[in-house]
Amino acid sequence: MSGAHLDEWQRRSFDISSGNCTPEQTADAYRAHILSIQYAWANSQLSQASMAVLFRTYSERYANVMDSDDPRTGLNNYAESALHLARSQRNHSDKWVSSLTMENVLDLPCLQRMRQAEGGDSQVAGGDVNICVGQGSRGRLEAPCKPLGPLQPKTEFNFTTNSLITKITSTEPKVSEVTLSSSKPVSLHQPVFSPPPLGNPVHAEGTLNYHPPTFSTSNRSKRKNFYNQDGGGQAGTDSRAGTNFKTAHEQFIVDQQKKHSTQLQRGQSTGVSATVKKSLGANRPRGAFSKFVSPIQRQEEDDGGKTSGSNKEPQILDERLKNFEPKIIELIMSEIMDHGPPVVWDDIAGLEFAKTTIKEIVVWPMLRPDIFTGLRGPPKGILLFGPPGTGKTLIGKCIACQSGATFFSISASSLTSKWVGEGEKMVRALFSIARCHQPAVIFIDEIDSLLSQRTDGEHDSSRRIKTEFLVQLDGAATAAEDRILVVGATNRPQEIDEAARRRLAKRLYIPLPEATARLQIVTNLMAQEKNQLRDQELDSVVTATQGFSGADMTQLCREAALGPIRSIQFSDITTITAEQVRPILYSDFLEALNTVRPSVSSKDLELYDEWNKTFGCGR
Ligand SMILES: Nc1ncnc2c1ncn2[C@@H]1O[C@H](COP(=O)(O)OP(=O)(O)OP(=O)(O)O)[C@@H](O)[C@H]1O
Ligand SMILES: [Mg+2]
Repeated sequence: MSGAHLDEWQRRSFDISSGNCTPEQTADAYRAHILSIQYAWANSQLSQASMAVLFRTYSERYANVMDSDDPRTGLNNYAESALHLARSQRNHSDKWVSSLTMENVLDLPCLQRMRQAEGGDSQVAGGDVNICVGQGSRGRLEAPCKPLGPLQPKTEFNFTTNSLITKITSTEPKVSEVTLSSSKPVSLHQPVFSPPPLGNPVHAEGTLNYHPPTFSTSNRSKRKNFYNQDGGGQAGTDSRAGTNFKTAHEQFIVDQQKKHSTQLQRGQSTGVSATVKKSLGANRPRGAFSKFVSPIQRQEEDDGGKTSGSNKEPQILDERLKNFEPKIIELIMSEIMDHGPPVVWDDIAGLEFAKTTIKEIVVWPMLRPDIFTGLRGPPKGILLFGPPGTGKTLIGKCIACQSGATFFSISASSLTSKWVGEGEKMVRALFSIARCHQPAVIFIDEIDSLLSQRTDGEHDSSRRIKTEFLVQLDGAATAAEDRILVVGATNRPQEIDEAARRRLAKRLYIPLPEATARLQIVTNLMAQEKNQLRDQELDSVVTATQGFSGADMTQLCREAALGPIRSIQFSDITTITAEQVRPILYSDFLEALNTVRPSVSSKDLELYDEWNKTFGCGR
């Protein structure tokens, strides 16, 4: 060893042997000796053998100091302190002793402030509180109570390991919740909610309930409170008697039972069927347990509605419709029944014979069914045939408005379906509904497409529809008491099946408008517009429109009406007022006549005339 090291070594050895050193100083000196020996050996100042002897010697001496229990010579009290700390650590086998005492709690500044705010007392006297401090593990600890007297106001303490929840009920049912933590600042939440009875085994006024630290009882209490608010009367029946806690499943069952009983009560008081409303599914209850509600009203509901006398339309409830699918009935009711703009007889120019005949057949029998009986009974089918645009559909609309009958306006496309068998059902349903709506008019426009002559090559489904239609027409014709009129319109009368032709007994030719009719059409239309047409000019227009149909006349007037607009400069079109537009002149008609041509050829007219002479009922 070097000289300096040797000196130091000797000094320490002297200190140790002097007997004046404390055990801590002795231990430190021996530790320094050991380090010096290791250092000298590392620097080759000591041999291996010498180092080993010296290291063992001083290590033993150091150990003697460290391990000795004698406080004058040893340091084993360090271990005692360490063991003491270790013993203070809780584990599952230890009994837990809370370091929280009642005094600690009551001395907390926040509690004092709260007490002051509630009652004006700055201190809670020890004798003012009943404290039950439990001594148990894993569960509510109820315990030898230390009577401290009644609290003003009532106080309930719920303690957990990490938090202390204090609920103070004042004379108003208000609860303050204080959460206290040993490591965190105290927080005060106030107010929370009125405390319902928690159902704890011991729940006296001013009772300190100690909850073990391993589960959160505050959440559980709140959950109980939630169910208590609902009245929760089921608690007494289960194993948790005394508490109102329910699992989510139990609560669901209770809710379902309540809902069911409410519906039953409603049904008993008002009649379930009476409250059934037609719904397209938008209002049906949702959810996994709600029954599917078809958007189409079911037949049972229809029947139920009928017996209960609801204000639904009676035709739906008719016994005769019970064999039809509701969707077909709904389709016919909603899509086929016509509600067009009103048309009066005067809107139809000319056609006096046709109008008079239709009034005889349709309107009067509808008004006086008692007179039109027996032989005077009206025909059950009318066929309006003639060139296109002569007013056949217009007559149908007029019948709808003027007859007072229920008007069904259908087209062939309404009765055909891609589903096999649906078309016949539609036809049957149509006539059944019409029977329920008497007096009724079924207007079939373009009837030739529905009742064209049957051929060998045609599709089975269209053939079945025709057959069904003929059967229904026959039934309508033979049932004297039924007031159903079928009105067909076509511009291809020669294509109609002969059986259908026979059933449409009154076949009325609707010809091209004569001069007077054309004049009436122009006059009617020009009356609605600003014009300066003199009578001679009108006559000239009528003469120039020989062979025009009613539709052609309407088109001519439209073109003439655009004349004043076309005369306006393009730059003025955005600024000009309606009053500044000039009136319609004769020149506009002359201009229009250059572009509008008759749509019916004379050859076609010959065919109509011929067919009329053969099958028509006109004069
Ligand atoms: N006699 C008429 N009186 C007044 N306007 C008529 C007359 N005939 C036709 N019109 C006019 O022509 C338009 C077409 O008439 P409508 O649809 O009734 O003809 P249609 O005979 O049914 O033709 P289609 O055979 O092509 O179906 C009507 O909206 C109306 O403006
Ligand atoms: Mg038509």
